[in-house]
Amino acid sequence: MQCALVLETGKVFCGESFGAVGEAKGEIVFNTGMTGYQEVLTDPSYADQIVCMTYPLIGNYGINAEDDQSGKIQVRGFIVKEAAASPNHWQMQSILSKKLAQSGIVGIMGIDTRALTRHIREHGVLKGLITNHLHDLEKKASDLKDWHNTRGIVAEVSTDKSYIVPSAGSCPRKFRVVAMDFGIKGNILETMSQKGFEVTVVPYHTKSADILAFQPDGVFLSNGPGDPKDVPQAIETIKELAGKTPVFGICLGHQLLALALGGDTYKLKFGHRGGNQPVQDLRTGRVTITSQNHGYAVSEKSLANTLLQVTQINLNDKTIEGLAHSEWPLFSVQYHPEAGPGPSDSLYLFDRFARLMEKGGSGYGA
Ligand SMILES: NC(=O)CC[C@H](N)C(=O)O
Repeated sequence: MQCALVLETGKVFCGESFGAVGEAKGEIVFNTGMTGYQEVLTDPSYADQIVCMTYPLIGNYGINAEDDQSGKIQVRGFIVKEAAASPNHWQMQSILSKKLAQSGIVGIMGIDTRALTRHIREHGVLKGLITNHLHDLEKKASDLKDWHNTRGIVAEVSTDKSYIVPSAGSCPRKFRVVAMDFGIKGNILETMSQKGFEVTVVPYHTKSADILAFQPDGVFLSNGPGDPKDVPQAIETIKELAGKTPVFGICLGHQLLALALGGDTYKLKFGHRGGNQPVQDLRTGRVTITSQNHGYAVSEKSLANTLLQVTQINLNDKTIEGLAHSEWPLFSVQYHPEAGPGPSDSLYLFDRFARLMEKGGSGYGA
């Protein structure tokens, strides 16, 4: 069935429906990963966004039982150039179009995803609509300009109740971590469990006193969707926790930590999403290739009057990728060291968190 992607700039891309048939509205973002579409679809950081994959063939190894990052598909819509017609893999349990259809997620295929990406790079992130109703497209485009997504998205993806992820198998339980869930990815929990952490996952609105009552060895701040400034309650909580317990933040958690400690965040023109972002550690000079998925970043200028130090930067655009406190045991990264999808060069950061929980000291020295 014919389908269109309408952008707020008035640009229209015509293609074909795949997945569910219907309408989907959201912020259009692009991901440059060649694989990892199942992880992207189920990563809560993408909740409410429409994701365009720039790699031209998507779906070629189907859907399996291993790669989900949460209990459901989180994206609002999905855009591909070509959805593989005959996927095949030994672990395959379903195929992409079927999975999208069953989950009610609208997709469009057959459009020039590279032209779309260039358009986004030129204009910045855009609001868009996928639709089968091919009339009044101009009006649909102008309506998009006035549309604002006002949902409290972190509240929707965070857990309602606390739960425990035990430390894995043969690992002796070494550290007790409380993870504030802003939309935590499965691979983060899996990685922490493998490292021997027992993780208590708590809702995003849990009070600092209740978190400290668990007597954790450390607190983890998770990734999550949307603008970090939309979760003021969590910023206050983190302010209260800072200095009292070791803290490690990833992505949204990193942004919230910066806001809590006096820094500021801003929206990037079109974000970083993919598995090949080069990050340099300023202390060692070492470069790692990282998995990323974010539309906001911490402003370097805003850190001048804080005790936060920049530890890592992105070599493409020099934006901040890592922060640490010069006195307290806390640090954070903007990228996803747990990978899933993407390279696992940065798994060592979970060991750094373990060292901080063991020895204390400043996040900067860890
Ligand atoms: N992966 C994440 O945690 C994303 C953080 C935030 N929502 C951003 O887009 O910048």
